[in-house]
Amino acid sequence: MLRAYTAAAVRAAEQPLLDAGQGPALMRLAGHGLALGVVSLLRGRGRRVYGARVMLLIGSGNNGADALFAGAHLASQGARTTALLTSARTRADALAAFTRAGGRVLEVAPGPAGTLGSAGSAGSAGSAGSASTAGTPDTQGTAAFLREAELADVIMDGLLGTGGRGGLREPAAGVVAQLCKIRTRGALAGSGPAVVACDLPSGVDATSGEVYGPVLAADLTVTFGALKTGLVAAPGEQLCGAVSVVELGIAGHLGTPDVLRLEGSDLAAMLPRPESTDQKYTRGVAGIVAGSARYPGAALLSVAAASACGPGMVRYLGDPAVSAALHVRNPEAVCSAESPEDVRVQAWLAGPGVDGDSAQLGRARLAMASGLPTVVDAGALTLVGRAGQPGAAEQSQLVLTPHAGELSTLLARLGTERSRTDVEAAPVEAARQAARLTGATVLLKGPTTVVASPGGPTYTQGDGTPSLATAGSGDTLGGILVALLAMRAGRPPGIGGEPRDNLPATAALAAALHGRLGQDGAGAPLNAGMLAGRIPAVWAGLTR
Ligand SMILES: NC(=O)C1=CN([C@@H]2O[C@H](COP(=O)(O)OP(=O)(O)OC[C@H]3O[C@@H](n4cnc5c(N)ncnc54)[C@H](O)[C@@H]3O)[C@@H](O)[C@H]2O)[C@@H](O)CC1
Repeated sequence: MLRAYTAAAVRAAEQPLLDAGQGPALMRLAGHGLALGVVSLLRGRGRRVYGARVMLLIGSGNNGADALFAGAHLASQGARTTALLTSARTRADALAAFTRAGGRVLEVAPGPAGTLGSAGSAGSAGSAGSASTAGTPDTQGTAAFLREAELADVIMDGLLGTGGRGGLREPAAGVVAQLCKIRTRGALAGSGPAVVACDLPSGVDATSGEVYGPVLAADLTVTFGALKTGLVAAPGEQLCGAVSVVELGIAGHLGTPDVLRLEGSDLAAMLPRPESTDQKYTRGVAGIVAGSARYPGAALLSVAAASACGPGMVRYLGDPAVSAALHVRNPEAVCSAESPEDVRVQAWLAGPGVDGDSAQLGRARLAMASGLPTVVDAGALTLVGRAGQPGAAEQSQLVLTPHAGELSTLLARLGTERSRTDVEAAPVEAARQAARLTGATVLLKGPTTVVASPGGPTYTQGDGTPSLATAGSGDTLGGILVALLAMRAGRPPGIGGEPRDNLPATAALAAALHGRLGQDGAGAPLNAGMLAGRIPAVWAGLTR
Protein backbone atom coordinates (compact mmCIF):
# COMPACT_ATOMS: atom_id res chain seq x y z
CA MET A 1 0.00 0.00 0.00
CA LEU A 2 1.24 3.46 -0.82
CA ARG A 3 1.05 6.09 1.89
CA ALA A 4 1.08 9.81 1.15
CA TYR A 5 1.53 12.70 3.56
CA THR A 6 0.82 16.41 3.74
CA ALA A 7 3.69 18.83 3.16
CA ALA A 8 3.43 19.82 6.84
CA ALA A 9 3.80 16.20 7.98
CA VAL A 10 6.89 15.71 5.80
CA ARG A 11 8.41 18.94 7.09
CA ALA A 12 7.68 17.96 10.70
CA ALA A 13 9.28 14.56 10.13
CA GLU A 14 12.39 16.23 8.70
CA GLN A 15 12.65 18.68 11.58
CA PRO A 16 14.51 16.42 14.05
CA LEU A 17 17.12 15.75 11.37
CA LEU A 18 17.39 19.46 10.55
CA ASP A 19 17.73 20.26 14.26
CA ALA A 20 20.57 17.77 14.41
CA GLY A 21 22.36 19.69 11.65
CA GLN A 22 21.58 17.11 8.96
CA GLY A 23 20.04 19.63 6.51
CA PRO A 24 22.98 19.79 4.07
CA ALA A 25 23.36 15.99 4.14
CA LEU A 26 19.65 15.53 3.38
CA MET A 27 19.92 17.94 0.49
CA ARG A 28 22.90 16.10 -0.97
CA LEU A 29 21.01 12.82 -0.58
CA ALA A 30 18.03 14.34 -2.37
CA GLY A 31 20.27 15.72 -5.13
CA HIS A 32 21.93 12.34 -5.58
CA GLY A 33 18.57 10.55 -5.82
CA LEU A 34 17.36 13.10 -8.33
CA ALA A 35 20.47 12.63 -10.45
CA LEU A 36 19.92 8.85 -10.41
CA GLY A 37 16.37 9.46 -11.63
CA VAL A 38 17.64 11.53 -14.54
CA VAL A 39 20.23 8.87 -15.39
CA SER A 40 17.65 6.09 -15.51
CA LEU A 41 15.30 8.24 -17.58
CA LEU A 42 18.10 9.01 -20.06
CA ARG A 43 19.05 5.33 -20.28
CA GLY A 44 15.41 4.41 -20.82
CA ARG A 45 15.49 6.70 -23.85
CA GLY A 46 18.66 5.13 -25.15
CA ARG A 47 20.85 8.09 -24.15
CA ARG A 48 24.12 8.15 -22.25
CA VAL A 49 24.71 10.64 -19.47
CA TYR A 50 28.00 11.71 -21.02
CA GLY A 51 27.23 14.51 -23.43
CA ALA A 52 23.52 14.68 -22.55
CA ARG A 53 22.16 18.21 -22.44
CA VAL A 54 20.45 18.83 -19.08
CA MET A 55 18.80 22.18 -18.36
CA LEU A 56 17.95 23.20 -14.80
CA LEU A 57 15.29 25.65 -13.65
CA ILE A 58 16.34 26.95 -10.25
CA GLY A 59 14.10 28.69 -7.70
CA SER A 60 14.97 30.52 -4.53
CA GLY A 61 14.41 27.75 -2.00
CA ASN A 62 15.83 24.37 -1.06
CA ASN A 63 14.09 22.79 -4.03
CA GLY A 64 16.40 24.74 -6.33
CA ALA A 65 19.36 23.70 -4.21
CA ASP A 66 18.43 20.01 -4.57
CA ALA A 67 18.32 20.47 -8.33
CA LEU A 68 21.75 22.16 -8.33
CA PHE A 69 23.27 19.28 -6.34
CA ALA A 70 21.71 16.85 -8.83
CA GLY A 71 23.11 18.97 -11.66
CA ALA A 72 26.55 18.78 -10.05
CA HIS A 73 26.37 14.96 -10.06
CA LEU A 74 25.34 14.90 -13.70
CA ALA A 75 27.98 17.45 -14.72
CA SER A 76 30.65 15.38 -13.02
CA GLN A 77 29.54 12.43 -15.18
CA GLY A 78 29.99 14.47 -18.34
CA ALA A 79 26.48 15.86 -18.86
CA ARG A 80 26.32 19.35 -20.36
CA THR A 81 24.39 21.16 -17.66
CA THR A 82 22.99 24.68 -17.74
CA ALA A 83 21.10 26.22 -14.84
CA LEU A 84 18.80 29.23 -15.07
CA LEU A 85 18.59 31.11 -11.77
CA THR A 86 15.11 32.61 -11.61
CA SER A 87 15.53 34.38 -8.31
CA ALA A 88 17.93 36.83 -6.78
CA ARG A 89 18.48 34.25 -4.02
CA THR A 90 20.17 30.90 -4.59
CA ARG A 91 21.71 28.64 -1.96
CA ALA A 92 25.39 29.35 -2.25
CA ASP A 93 26.78 25.90 -1.33
CA ALA A 94 24.60 24.24 -3.97
CA LEU A 95 25.53 26.79 -6.61
CA ALA A 96 29.20 26.39 -5.78
CA ALA A 97 28.98 22.59 -6.07
CA PHE A 98 27.29 22.98 -9.43
CA THR A 99 29.78 25.45 -10.90
CA ARG A 100 32.72 23.49 -9.49
CA ALA A 101 31.50 20.37 -11.34
CA GLY A 102 31.48 22.36 -14.59
CA GLY A 103 27.83 23.47 -14.66
CA ARG A 104 27.04 26.63 -16.59
CA VAL A 105 24.89 29.33 -15.01
CA LEU A 106 22.50 31.81 -16.63
CA GLU A 107 20.44 34.39 -14.82
CA VAL A 108 16.91 35.55 -15.35
CA ALA A 109 16.92 37.45 -12.09
CA PRO A 110 18.29 40.95 -11.80
CA GLY A 111 22.04 40.71 -11.36
CA PRO A 112 25.13 42.75 -12.15
CA ALA A 113 28.03 41.07 -13.88
CA GLY A 114 30.26 39.16 -11.50
CA THR A 115 27.56 38.25 -8.98
CA LEU A 116 27.68 34.59 -9.87
CA GLY A 117 31.40 34.47 -9.38
CA SER A 118 30.95 35.66 -5.85
CA ALA A 119 28.18 33.08 -5.33
CA GLY A 120 30.55 30.37 -6.40
CA SER A 121 33.27 31.49 -4.08
CA ALA A 122 30.80 31.77 -1.19
CA GLY A 123 29.88 28.14 -1.76
CA SER A 124 33.43 26.95 -2.10
CA ALA A 125 34.10 28.50 1.27
CA GLY A 126 31.47 26.08 2.60
CA SER A 127 28.76 28.63 3.34
CA ALA A 128 25.15 27.58 3.06
CA GLY A 129 23.91 31.17 2.85
CA SER A 130 22.13 32.75 -0.10
CA ALA A 131 23.96 34.36 -2.98
CA SER A 132 22.14 37.64 -3.53
CA THR A 133 22.04 39.49 -6.82
CA ALA A 134 20.66 42.91 -7.68
CA GLY A 135 20.40 45.05 -10.80
CA THR A 136 18.58 44.76 -14.15
CA PRO A 137 17.00 41.62 -15.58
CA ASP A 138 19.31 39.58 -17.80
CA THR A 139 16.87 38.80 -20.59
CA GLN A 140 19.78 37.41 -22.61
CA GLY A 141 20.16 34.65 -20.05
CA THR A 142 16.52 33.65 -20.48
CA ALA A 143 16.71 33.79 -24.27
CA ALA A 144 19.86 31.66 -24.32
CA PHE A 145 18.27 29.14 -21.95
CA LEU A 146 15.13 28.84 -24.07
CA ARG A 147 17.18 28.40 -27.28
CA GLU A 148 19.16 25.58 -25.70
CA ALA A 149 16.06 24.03 -24.19
CA GLU A 150 14.78 23.30 -27.70
CA LEU A 151 17.70 20.87 -28.03
CA ALA A 152 17.80 19.59 -24.46
CA ASP A 153 17.55 15.96 -23.45
CA VAL A 154 16.19 16.79 -20.00
CA ILE A 155 14.72 19.85 -18.33
CA MET A 156 14.84 19.64 -14.55
CA ASP A 157 12.20 21.65 -12.68
CA GLY A 158 13.71 22.88 -9.41
CA LEU A 159 11.62 26.03 -9.08
CA LEU A 160 9.22 25.22 -6.25
CA GLY A 161 8.87 22.32 -3.86
CA THR A 162 6.89 21.92 -0.69
CA GLY A 163 7.43 25.60 0.11
CA GLY A 164 5.56 26.75 -3.02
CA ARG A 165 2.48 28.89 -2.50
CA GLY A 166 0.06 29.26 -5.41
CA GLY A 167 1.15 29.72 -9.00
CA LEU A 168 4.66 30.61 -10.07
CA ARG A 169 5.36 34.29 -10.04
CA GLU A 170 7.32 36.20 -12.66
CA PRO A 171 9.90 35.84 -13.97
CA ALA A 172 9.71 32.04 -13.52
CA ALA A 173 6.09 31.90 -14.74
CA GLY A 174 7.02 33.43 -18.10
CA VAL A 175 9.94 31.04 -18.59
CA VAL A 176 7.76 28.02 -17.76
CA ALA A 177 5.04 29.20 -20.16
CA GLN A 178 7.65 29.28 -22.95
CA LEU A 179 9.00 25.85 -21.97
CA CYS A 180 5.48 24.41 -22.03
CA LYS A 181 5.26 25.47 -25.69
CA ILE A 182 8.64 23.91 -26.43
CA ARG A 183 7.51 20.72 -24.73
CA THR A 184 4.25 20.58 -26.70
CA ARG A 185 6.07 21.19 -30.00
CA GLY A 186 8.58 18.47 -29.13
CA ALA A 187 5.86 16.00 -28.16
CA LEU A 188 4.02 16.60 -31.45
CA ALA A 189 7.25 15.94 -33.35
CA GLY A 190 7.87 12.78 -31.28
CA SER A 191 11.01 14.27 -29.78
CA GLY A 192 11.74 17.15 -27.44
CA PRO A 193 13.11 17.26 -23.93
CA ALA A 194 11.96 15.01 -21.10
CA VAL A 195 10.95 16.86 -17.94
CA VAL A 196 12.02 15.74 -14.48
CA ALA A 197 10.39 17.45 -11.49
CA CYS A 198 12.38 17.92 -8.30
CA ASP A 199 10.10 16.81 -5.42
CA LEU A 200 6.98 17.93 -7.34
CA PRO A 201 6.09 19.87 -10.48
CA SER A 202 6.24 23.57 -9.62
CA GLY A 203 2.71 24.96 -9.35
CA VAL A 204 1.24 21.72 -7.96
CA ASP A 205 0.19 22.07 -4.34
CA ALA A 206 2.03 19.38 -2.38
CA THR A 207 -0.84 18.80 0.02
CA SER A 208 -3.99 19.15 -2.07
CA GLY A 209 -2.90 18.37 -5.63
CA GLU A 210 -4.40 21.67 -6.77
CA VAL A 211 -2.70 23.10 -9.84
CA TYR A 212 -1.80 26.73 -10.34
CA GLY A 213 -0.67 27.22 -13.94
CA PRO A 214 1.48 27.38 -15.90
CA VAL A 215 2.98 24.03 -14.89
CA LEU A 216 5.62 22.10 -16.79
CA ALA A 217 4.19 18.57 -16.95
CA ALA A 218 6.82 16.05 -15.85
CA ASP A 219 7.73 12.66 -17.30
CA LEU A 220 9.27 11.76 -13.96
CA THR A 221 8.88 13.24 -10.49
CA VAL A 222 11.57 12.35 -7.98
CA THR A 223 10.16 13.13 -4.56
CA PHE A 224 12.00 13.20 -1.24
CA GLY A 225 11.36 11.52 2.09
CA ALA A 226 7.81 10.39 1.34
CA LEU A 227 5.00 10.64 -1.18
CA LYS A 228 3.02 13.83 -0.81
CA THR A 229 -0.77 13.79 -1.19
CA GLY A 230 -0.57 16.24 -4.10
CA LEU A 231 1.29 13.63 -6.14
CA VAL A 232 -1.50 11.08 -5.80
CA ALA A 233 -4.48 13.42 -6.17
CA ALA A 234 -6.01 14.98 -9.27
CA PRO A 235 -5.31 17.27 -10.99
CA GLY A 236 -1.67 17.37 -9.77
CA GLU A 237 -1.10 13.64 -10.27
CA GLN A 238 -1.82 13.98 -13.97
CA LEU A 239 1.21 16.34 -14.26
CA CYS A 240 3.71 14.18 -12.34
CA GLY A 241 4.49 11.39 -14.79
CA ALA A 242 6.12 8.42 -13.10
CA VAL A 243 6.88 9.06 -9.43
CA SER A 244 9.83 7.71 -7.46
CA VAL A 245 10.59 8.30 -3.79
CA VAL A 246 14.11 8.95 -2.47
CA GLU A 247 14.40 7.71 1.11
CA LEU A 248 15.76 10.30 3.53
CA GLY A 249 15.45 8.25 6.72
CA ILE A 250 12.34 10.07 7.97
CA ALA A 251 9.84 7.21 7.60
CA GLY A 252 9.75 6.59 11.35
CA HIS A 253 8.66 10.18 12.06
CA LEU A 254 5.88 10.53 9.51
CA GLY A 255 2.86 9.59 11.64
CA THR A 256 -0.54 8.77 10.16
CA PRO A 257 -0.71 9.02 6.38
CA ASP A 258 -3.04 11.59 4.87
CA VAL A 259 -3.98 9.34 1.97
CA LEU A 260 -3.65 5.64 1.12
CA ARG A 261 -3.43 3.92 -2.25
CA LEU A 262 -3.98 0.22 -2.90
CA GLU A 263 -1.38 -1.46 -5.07
CA GLY A 264 -1.53 -4.74 -6.97
CA SER A 265 -0.43 -6.84 -3.97
CA ASP A 266 -3.19 -5.28 -1.83
CA LEU A 267 -5.76 -6.10 -4.47
CA ALA A 268 -4.53 -9.69 -4.59
CA ALA A 269 -4.92 -9.98 -0.80
CA MET A 270 -8.35 -8.34 -0.70
CA LEU A 271 -10.16 -9.89 -3.66
CA PRO A 272 -12.41 -12.55 -2.17
CA ARG A 273 -11.84 -16.22 -2.97
CA PRO A 274 -14.42 -18.97 -2.69
CA GLU A 275 -13.88 -21.28 0.28
CA SER A 276 -14.54 -25.00 0.41
CA THR A 277 -17.42 -24.56 2.88
CA ASP A 278 -19.13 -21.87 0.80
CA GLN A 279 -22.55 -22.09 -0.75
CA LYS A 280 -24.23 -19.44 -2.86
CA TYR A 281 -25.64 -17.47 0.08
CA THR A 282 -22.33 -17.30 1.94
CA ARG A 283 -20.48 -16.22 -1.20
CA GLY A 284 -22.46 -13.03 -1.24
CA VAL A 285 -25.78 -12.00 -2.76
CA ALA A 286 -25.64 -8.65 -4.53
CA GLY A 287 -28.93 -6.80 -4.92
CA ILE A 288 -29.36 -4.30 -7.74
CA VAL A 289 -32.01 -1.62 -8.17
CA ALA A 290 -31.06 -0.03 -11.46
CA GLY A 291 -32.42 0.75 -14.90
CA SER A 292 -35.90 1.61 -16.05
CA ALA A 293 -37.95 1.27 -19.20
CA ARG A 294 -36.30 4.53 -20.31
CA TYR A 295 -32.72 3.61 -19.33
CA PRO A 296 -32.47 -0.20 -19.45
CA GLY A 297 -28.75 -0.14 -20.28
CA ALA A 298 -27.71 0.88 -16.75
CA ALA A 299 -29.31 -2.32 -15.40
CA LEU A 300 -27.66 -4.49 -18.04
CA LEU A 301 -24.23 -3.03 -17.41
CA SER A 302 -24.35 -3.13 -13.61
CA VAL A 303 -25.75 -6.67 -13.48
CA ALA A 304 -23.17 -7.91 -16.00
CA ALA A 305 -20.32 -6.38 -13.99
CA ALA A 306 -21.59 -7.65 -10.63
CA SER A 307 -22.11 -11.14 -11.99
CA ALA A 308 -18.64 -11.22 -13.60
CA CYS A 309 -17.09 -10.73 -10.14
CA GLY A 310 -18.44 -14.15 -9.17
CA PRO A 311 -20.75 -13.55 -6.19
CA GLY A 312 -23.07 -16.34 -5.03
CA MET A 313 -25.99 -14.59 -6.69
CA VAL A 314 -27.09 -11.33 -8.29
CA ARG A 315 -30.67 -10.32 -7.56
CA TYR A 316 -32.18 -7.71 -9.84
CA LEU A 317 -35.29 -5.74 -8.94
CA GLY A 318 -37.07 -3.73 -11.61
CA ASP A 319 -39.25 -3.56 -14.66
CA PRO A 320 -40.00 -7.03 -16.17
CA ALA A 321 -39.10 -5.76 -19.63
CA VAL A 322 -35.63 -4.79 -18.35
CA SER A 323 -35.31 -8.19 -16.63
CA ALA A 324 -36.12 -9.95 -19.90
CA ALA A 325 -33.44 -7.95 -21.70
CA LEU A 326 -30.73 -8.58 -19.12
CA HIS A 327 -31.53 -12.30 -19.01
CA VAL A 328 -30.22 -12.58 -22.55
CA ARG A 329 -26.67 -11.89 -21.36
CA ASN A 330 -27.00 -12.87 -17.71
CA PRO A 331 -29.43 -15.79 -17.39
CA GLU A 332 -27.97 -16.50 -13.94
CA ALA A 333 -29.40 -13.26 -12.50
CA VAL A 334 -32.49 -13.72 -10.32
CA CYS A 335 -34.95 -11.06 -11.39
CA SER A 336 -38.22 -9.82 -9.99
CA ALA A 337 -40.28 -6.69 -9.50
CA GLU A 338 -40.39 -7.21 -5.72
CA SER A 339 -39.58 -4.73 -2.99
CA PRO A 340 -36.11 -4.71 -1.37
CA GLU A 341 -37.86 -5.51 1.90
CA ASP A 342 -38.99 -8.87 0.51
CA VAL A 343 -35.66 -10.29 -0.66
CA ARG A 344 -32.43 -11.21 1.12
CA VAL A 345 -29.12 -9.77 -0.05
CA GLN A 346 -25.86 -8.74 1.62
CA ALA A 347 -25.42 -5.42 -0.18
CA TRP A 348 -27.38 -3.15 -2.51
CA LEU A 349 -26.65 -1.00 -5.52
CA ALA A 350 -29.32 1.65 -6.02
CA GLY A 351 -29.67 4.35 -8.60
CA PRO A 352 -28.10 3.85 -12.06
CA GLY A 353 -30.71 4.65 -14.71
CA VAL A 354 -33.65 5.01 -12.31
CA ASP A 355 -34.31 8.68 -13.04
CA GLY A 356 -37.99 9.41 -13.57
CA ASP A 357 -39.12 5.89 -12.56
CA SER A 358 -41.05 6.30 -9.32
CA ALA A 359 -41.21 2.56 -8.63
CA GLN A 360 -37.43 2.23 -8.93
CA LEU A 361 -36.85 5.35 -6.83
CA GLY A 362 -39.12 3.82 -4.18
CA ARG A 363 -37.08 0.60 -4.23
CA ALA A 364 -33.86 2.65 -4.05
CA ARG A 365 -35.15 4.45 -0.96
CA LEU A 366 -35.95 1.13 0.75
CA ALA A 367 -32.56 -0.33 -0.17
CA MET A 368 -30.86 2.71 1.34
CA ALA A 369 -32.89 2.31 4.53
CA SER A 370 -32.11 -1.42 4.81
CA GLY A 371 -29.05 -0.93 7.01
CA LEU A 372 -27.01 -3.03 4.56
CA PRO A 373 -23.97 -1.65 2.74
CA THR A 374 -25.53 0.23 -0.18
CA VAL A 375 -23.91 1.81 -3.21
CA VAL A 376 -25.83 4.96 -4.08
CA ASP A 377 -25.34 6.18 -7.62
CA ALA A 378 -26.86 8.55 -10.19
CA GLY A 379 -30.62 9.02 -9.66
CA ALA A 380 -30.56 7.74 -6.07
CA LEU A 381 -28.09 10.47 -5.04
CA THR A 382 -31.10 12.79 -4.89
CA LEU A 383 -32.30 10.73 -1.90
CA VAL A 384 -29.20 11.43 0.21
CA GLY A 385 -29.64 13.93 3.03
CA ARG A 386 -27.52 15.73 5.57
CA ALA A 387 -26.34 13.67 8.53
CA GLY A 388 -27.20 14.69 12.05
CA GLN A 389 -30.45 16.54 11.25
CA PRO A 390 -33.46 15.62 13.42
CA GLY A 391 -35.14 12.59 11.87
CA ALA A 392 -32.33 12.11 9.34
CA ALA A 393 -31.78 8.58 8.10
CA GLU A 394 -28.69 6.66 9.17
CA GLN A 395 -26.30 6.88 6.22
CA SER A 396 -23.02 5.47 7.54
CA GLN A 397 -23.58 2.23 5.60
CA LEU A 398 -23.93 4.10 2.27
CA VAL A 399 -21.21 4.47 -0.36
CA LEU A 400 -22.07 7.41 -2.62
CA THR A 401 -20.50 7.23 -6.09
CA PRO A 402 -20.92 10.63 -7.75
CA HIS A 403 -18.85 12.19 -10.51
CA ALA A 404 -17.78 15.81 -10.06
CA GLY A 405 -21.02 17.28 -11.45
CA GLU A 406 -23.19 15.06 -9.26
CA LEU A 407 -21.11 15.90 -6.21
CA SER A 408 -21.50 19.61 -6.91
CA THR A 409 -25.28 19.16 -7.14
CA LEU A 410 -25.36 17.09 -3.95
CA LEU A 411 -23.31 19.65 -2.02
CA ALA A 412 -25.55 22.47 -3.25
CA ARG A 413 -28.59 20.54 -2.01
CA LEU A 414 -26.85 20.17 1.36
CA GLY A 415 -26.32 23.94 1.49
CA THR A 416 -22.71 24.19 0.27
CA GLU A 417 -21.84 25.84 -3.01
CA ARG A 418 -18.97 24.17 -4.86
CA SER A 419 -19.11 24.26 -8.65
CA ARG A 420 -18.16 21.27 -10.76
CA THR A 421 -14.95 23.11 -11.68
CA ASP A 422 -14.19 23.64 -7.98
CA VAL A 423 -14.75 19.93 -7.27
CA GLU A 424 -12.42 18.98 -10.13
CA ALA A 425 -9.78 21.44 -8.90
CA ALA A 426 -9.69 20.00 -5.36
CA PRO A 427 -11.40 16.58 -5.40
CA VAL A 428 -9.91 15.24 -2.16
CA GLU A 429 -11.24 18.17 -0.16
CA ALA A 430 -14.61 18.01 -1.95
CA ALA A 431 -15.03 14.29 -1.25
CA ARG A 432 -14.06 14.75 2.40
CA GLN A 433 -16.56 17.57 2.75
CA ALA A 434 -19.34 15.42 1.28
CA ALA A 435 -18.42 12.56 3.63
CA ARG A 436 -18.56 14.89 6.64
CA LEU A 437 -21.91 16.36 5.59
CA THR A 438 -23.63 13.06 4.81
CA GLY A 439 -21.93 10.66 7.22
CA ALA A 440 -21.49 8.31 4.23
CA THR A 441 -18.43 7.00 2.44
CA VAL A 442 -17.95 8.99 -0.77
CA LEU A 443 -16.30 7.56 -3.88
CA LEU A 444 -15.72 10.55 -6.18
CA LYS A 445 -15.06 9.40 -9.76
CA GLY A 446 -12.46 11.22 -11.84
CA PRO A 447 -9.02 10.87 -13.40
CA THR A 448 -7.88 9.93 -9.89
CA THR A 449 -10.74 8.41 -7.90
CA VAL A 450 -11.07 9.56 -4.30
CA VAL A 451 -12.67 7.54 -1.50
CA ALA A 452 -13.33 9.55 1.65
CA SER A 453 -15.19 8.49 4.76
CA PRO A 454 -16.11 10.28 7.96
CA GLY A 455 -13.41 9.54 10.49
CA GLY A 456 -11.90 6.83 8.28
CA PRO A 457 -8.99 6.75 5.86
CA THR A 458 -8.96 8.49 2.49
CA TYR A 459 -7.89 6.49 -0.56
CA THR A 460 -6.94 7.84 -3.97
CA GLN A 461 -6.75 5.37 -6.84
CA GLY A 462 -5.07 6.34 -10.09
CA ASP A 463 -5.48 3.02 -11.88
CA GLY A 464 -7.87 4.22 -14.57
CA THR A 465 -7.22 5.40 -18.09
CA PRO A 466 -9.03 8.00 -20.21
CA SER A 467 -10.64 5.12 -22.15
CA LEU A 468 -12.86 4.56 -19.13
CA ALA A 469 -14.41 8.01 -19.46
CA THR A 470 -17.34 6.64 -21.42
CA ALA A 471 -21.10 6.30 -20.91
CA GLY A 472 -21.97 3.34 -18.70
CA SER A 473 -18.52 3.05 -17.16
CA GLY A 474 -19.93 4.21 -13.82
CA ASP A 475 -22.72 1.59 -13.97
CA THR A 476 -19.99 -1.02 -14.32
CA LEU A 477 -18.16 0.38 -11.31
CA GLY A 478 -21.39 0.27 -9.30
CA GLY A 479 -21.86 -3.40 -10.25
CA ILE A 480 -18.31 -4.28 -9.24
CA LEU A 481 -18.63 -2.46 -5.93
CA VAL A 482 -21.92 -4.04 -4.90
CA ALA A 483 -20.56 -7.49 -5.74
CA LEU A 484 -17.42 -6.91 -3.69
CA LEU A 485 -19.41 -5.54 -0.75
CA ALA A 486 -21.66 -8.59 -0.80
CA MET A 487 -18.76 -11.01 -1.21
CA ARG A 488 -16.71 -9.40 1.58
CA ALA A 489 -19.68 -9.19 3.98
CA GLY A 490 -19.02 -11.27 7.06
CA ARG A 491 -15.40 -11.92 6.07
CA PRO A 492 -12.39 -10.44 7.87
CA PRO A 493 -11.88 -6.82 6.84
CA GLY A 494 -8.35 -7.51 5.60
CA ILE A 495 -6.82 -4.20 4.75
CA GLY A 496 -7.86 -1.39 7.05
CA GLY A 497 -8.13 -3.76 10.02
CA GLU A 498 -11.34 -2.36 11.49
CA PRO A 499 -14.76 -3.41 10.24
CA ARG A 500 -15.51 0.32 10.02
CA ASP A 501 -12.79 0.58 7.35
CA ASN A 502 -14.42 -2.11 5.26
CA LEU A 503 -16.56 0.29 3.22
CA PRO A 504 -13.81 2.70 2.16
CA ALA A 505 -11.32 -0.13 1.62
CA THR A 506 -13.80 -2.08 -0.52
CA ALA A 507 -14.72 1.07 -2.45
CA ALA A 508 -11.02 1.67 -3.16
CA LEU A 509 -10.67 -1.98 -4.21
CA ALA A 510 -13.56 -1.61 -6.66
CA ALA A 511 -12.10 1.61 -8.08
CA ALA A 512 -8.73 -0.07 -8.55
CA LEU A 513 -10.21 -3.14 -10.24
CA HIS A 514 -12.43 -1.01 -12.46
CA GLY A 515 -9.47 1.21 -13.39
CA ARG A 516 -7.45 -1.80 -14.44
CA LEU A 517 -10.18 -2.86 -16.85
CA GLY A 518 -9.15 0.11 -18.98
CA GLN A 519 -5.43 -0.57 -18.97
CA ASP A 520 -5.24 -3.22 -21.68
CA GLY A 521 -5.19 -2.37 -25.35
CA ALA A 522 -3.55 1.06 -24.86
CA GLY A 523 -5.87 3.51 -26.52
CA ALA A 524 -7.89 0.98 -28.57
CA PRO A 525 -11.60 1.80 -28.64
CA LEU A 526 -13.43 0.67 -25.53
CA ASN A 527 -17.09 0.89 -24.58
CA ALA A 528 -18.72 0.12 -21.27
CA GLY A 529 -20.37 -3.02 -22.64
CA MET A 530 -16.91 -4.53 -23.06
CA LEU A 531 -15.79 -3.95 -19.47
CA ALA A 532 -17.57 -6.78 -17.63
CA GLY A 533 -16.05 -9.31 -20.01
CA ARG A 534 -12.59 -8.18 -18.95
CA ILE A 535 -13.16 -8.71 -15.23
CA PRO A 536 -12.25 -12.42 -14.94
CA ALA A 537 -8.91 -12.03 -16.75
CA VAL A 538 -7.89 -8.90 -14.83
CA TRP A 539 -8.97 -10.54 -11.55
CA ALA A 540 -7.06 -13.71 -12.35
CA GLY A 541 -3.99 -11.67 -13.31
CA LEU A 542 -4.06 -10.05 -9.86
CA THR A 543 -4.62 -13.17 -7.77
CA ARG A 544 -2.50 -15.72 -9.60
N1 LIG B 1 13.28 20.23 4.56
C1 LIG B 1 14.23 19.34 4.30
O1 LIG B 1 14.87 18.78 5.17
C2 LIG B 1 14.51 18.96 2.94
C3 LIG B 1 13.93 19.65 1.91
N2 LIG B 1 14.21 19.36 0.67
C4 LIG B 1 13.78 20.24 -0.41
O2 LIG B 1 13.32 21.46 0.07
C5 LIG B 1 12.12 21.80 -0.55
C6 LIG B 1 11.40 22.76 0.31
O3 LIG B 1 12.26 23.86 0.44
P1 LIG B 1 11.78 25.30 0.80
O4 LIG B 1 11.04 25.27 2.06
O5 LIG B 1 12.95 26.18 0.69
O6 LIG B 1 10.70 25.63 -0.30
P2 LIG B 1 10.79 25.74 -1.87
O7 LIG B 1 12.10 25.37 -2.39
O8 LIG B 1 9.60 25.04 -2.38
O9 LIG B 1 10.57 27.30 -2.17
C7 LIG B 1 10.43 28.27 -1.22
C8 LIG B 1 10.80 29.60 -1.85
O10 LIG B 1 9.98 29.86 -2.97
C9 LIG B 1 9.33 31.12 -2.82
N3 LIG B 1 7.99 30.95 -3.37
C10 LIG B 1 6.94 30.36 -2.77
N4 LIG B 1 5.89 30.36 -3.62
C11 LIG B 1 6.31 30.94 -4.76
C12 LIG B 1 5.66 31.22 -5.99
N5 LIG B 1 4.39 30.90 -6.18
N6 LIG B 1 6.37 31.79 -6.98
C13 LIG B 1 7.67 32.09 -6.78
N7 LIG B 1 8.33 31.88 -5.61
C14 LIG B 1 7.65 31.31 -4.61
C15 LIG B 1 9.35 31.43 -1.36
O11 LIG B 1 9.35 32.80 -1.18
C16 LIG B 1 10.64 30.77 -0.93
O12 LIG B 1 11.73 31.63 -1.18
C17 LIG B 1 11.45 20.48 -0.79
O13 LIG B 1 10.49 20.54 -1.80
C18 LIG B 1 12.63 19.64 -1.20
O14 LIG B 1 12.91 19.80 -2.58
C19 LIG B 1 15.26 18.41 0.35
O15 LIG B 1 16.44 19.14 0.24
C20 LIG B 1 15.40 17.34 1.37
C21 LIG B 1 15.48 17.87 2.73
